[in-house]
Amino acid sequence: MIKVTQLAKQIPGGPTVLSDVSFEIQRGEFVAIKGASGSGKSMLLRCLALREKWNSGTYVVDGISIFDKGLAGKLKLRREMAYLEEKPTLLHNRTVLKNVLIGASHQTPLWRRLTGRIRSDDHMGAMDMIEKRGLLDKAGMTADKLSGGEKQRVAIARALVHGAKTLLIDEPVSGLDPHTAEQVLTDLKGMCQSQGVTIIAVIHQGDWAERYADRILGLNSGKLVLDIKGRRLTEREKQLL
Ligand SMILES: Nc1ncnc2c1ncn2[C@@H]1O[C@H](COP(=O)(O)OP(=O)(O)OP(=O)(O)O)[C@@H](O)[C@H]1O
Repeated sequence: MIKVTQLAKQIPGGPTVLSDVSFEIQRGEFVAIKGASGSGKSMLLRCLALREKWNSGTYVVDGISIFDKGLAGKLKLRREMAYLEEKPTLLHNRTVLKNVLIGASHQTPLWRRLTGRIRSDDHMGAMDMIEKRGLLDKAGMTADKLSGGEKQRVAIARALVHGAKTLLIDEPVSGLDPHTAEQVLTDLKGMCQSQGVTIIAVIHQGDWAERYADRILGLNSGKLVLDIKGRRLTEREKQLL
């Protein structure tokens, strides 16, 4: 479904941060990217999310090369492959529900957006997504009162309401307490298994990737040094990263 071949990225006038990166990812897989600080994890995610241009290599999604997609195709792809930064951008003085509904606005006629009248389908869809993220009791709360993990989950709900089929998430559990991290990862894994959502997440710290991911991609100095099933890494594999 996602096929990357020999991807290379050089910062203009600067270092090469990704080189010869090749892998394939199937729909519904939960893939974790591991690697030391500066190894190129975020850059790879940003390239996959079409937030960064790369210098060479091919990138094919559902059998179609990114280069063969027109502007409309690329915009659709950016909606279907949602990029979630480490600290999600939410409207702090708006409720959880409103923040999630923003994701549905591309399907909402302009007059409804201007008058603020929400379609009952959109409302129910958003509430359903909020409930699935375990945030039903917070739906009416403003985003500034949420914890880091709750904000992540609102951003995930918003992306799914927006029609995302793939989530590209930078550090979904960094800074979370173990209990919340487990909740977030269990939720993500459930999405892959029950809804076929594909997840590619930078998860470097601890053994979260080993415990939750179907696959682990490992980067070292911009090179792919590991591509294995999700399992406990051997000492030799740890040393590669
Ligand atoms: N705009 C830029 N200009 C110069 N160097 C950059 C730029 N963006 C990224 N880099 C460099 O590219 C390398 C990879 O960066 P990236 O953010 O992908 O690392 P990372 O593996 O995500 O690190 P961390 O775990 O610390 O977030 C780093 O050495 C970084 O300094």
